[in-house]
Amino acid sequence: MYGDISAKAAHMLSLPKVSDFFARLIQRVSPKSYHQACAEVYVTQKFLENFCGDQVRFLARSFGVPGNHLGQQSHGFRWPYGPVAIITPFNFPLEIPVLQLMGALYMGNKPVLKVDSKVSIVMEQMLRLLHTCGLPVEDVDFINCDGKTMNKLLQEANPRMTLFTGSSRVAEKLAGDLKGRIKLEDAGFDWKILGPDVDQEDYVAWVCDQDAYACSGQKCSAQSLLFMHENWASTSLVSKLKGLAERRKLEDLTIGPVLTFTTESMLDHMKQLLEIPGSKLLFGGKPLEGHSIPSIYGAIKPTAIYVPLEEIVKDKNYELVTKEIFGPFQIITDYKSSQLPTVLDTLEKMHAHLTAAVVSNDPLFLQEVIGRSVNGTTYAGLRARTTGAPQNHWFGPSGDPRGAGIGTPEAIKLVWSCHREVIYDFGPVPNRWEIPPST
Ligand SMILES: NC(=O)c1ccc[n+]([C@@H]2O[C@H](COP(=O)([O-])OP(=O)(O)OC[C@H]3O[C@@H](n4cnc5c(N)ncnc54)[C@H](O)[C@@H]3O)[C@@H](O)[C@H]2O)c1
Repeated sequence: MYGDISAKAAHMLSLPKVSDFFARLIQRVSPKSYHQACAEVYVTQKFLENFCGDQVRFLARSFGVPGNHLGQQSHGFRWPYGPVAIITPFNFPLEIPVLQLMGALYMGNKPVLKVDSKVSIVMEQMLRLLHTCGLPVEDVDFINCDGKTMNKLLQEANPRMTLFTGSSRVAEKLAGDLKGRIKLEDAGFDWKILGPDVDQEDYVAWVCDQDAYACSGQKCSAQSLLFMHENWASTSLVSKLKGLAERRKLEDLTIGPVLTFTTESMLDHMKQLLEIPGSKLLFGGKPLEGHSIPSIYGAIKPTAIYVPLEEIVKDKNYELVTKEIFGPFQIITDYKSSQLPTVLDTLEKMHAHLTAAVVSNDPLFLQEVIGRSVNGTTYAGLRARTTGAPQNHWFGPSGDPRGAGIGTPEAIKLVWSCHREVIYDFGPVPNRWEIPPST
């Protein structure tokens, strides 16, 4: 049934008037350009296509292992949890809830879904589309409420598993309240390392601009810390990046409002960073002008701040430098080949290991960095990026047993089902079997 529902929903989302409707609806509540909103609809549509026909059935493929005697065999099953909850943030109002909701349903669970209330109209409309495509209305509960109410609902209803996507602060609170029955997709302070082999400067600068500033930096995968090898530091990469960042404009939402930080709090953060010896403003650092964005939101120009590596590693600066600013804000630093171990230690100390990019085509360099880091979604190679994971890449943090994933069959199986082994043992009991001595 879910294969059929997915096929119909994928077809509907592929109709230009439907995809345009959802892209515009996303734009109304989550500030991003039309192109970025369309990409969200496109990924959702492709995901649904991936689980048409018998693909849902195959997700629950079991296996059998022969036993010790005739009639005995063990069967490993992917088993649903039953009652489950899904909590999703504001920044991907369609993609995150649809992918997680369908994953929960594909594996046989009964989910209650709560999307950030600022943006939940998108999912409300999508649920109506899914109902039209055959989703039984009683299969999903959809609740619109604030975080506190949801917290109470979870504690009282006691779902067997909750998937939380959002900030680390709320993630940690829920992990305690729900006694660990939770999987997390939490904050990302995502890094990119440019290796010693300089090539394709324009391309690399463009990817850096997209990674740091598309959706005004409000992607959990956004580039927050860029390490440039000294070979890159001596190119015009930063000035190219500056040029690209300055092309962004409010009119088409290639830069726009920040929903969870005010302008003042981002500029304050910048001031604190600029007090670190040797740090400097590379570009941005000013409020956006000529707009009517309410002051409870943030509006700043794409911003980059240089902080020397020697200062980043100091205990007194580390927390400040690696604080996630969910906006168009990044730290840039540089390193010499001899400082690579320091760079790697800096990464190791981070608490969230979500996405990363190692921009190099030098296999030994890649090996060194990948072998000593743990990020769940790591792009490696000259074209490496931190953002833009499509439905066919696992996306999720690593290095934490609570870490969830989204999108791929592996992610769905891991998050939305548990392993169950049934050992069939039909007999026959051997002829002339006698009760043995007690053991
Ligand atoms: N890892 C990922 O895949 C991923 C994806 C997107 C966003 N994020 C992260 O999400 C954050 C931004 O999103 P946000 O500001 O909406 O996050 P948030 O943690 O404030 O809110 C996320 C969701 O949790 C709800 N919520 C808040 N308090 C709650 C509580 N006590 N109990 C139950 N639910 C509660 C909110 O209403 C919302 O629906 C960033 O830190 C970003 O990195 C992570």
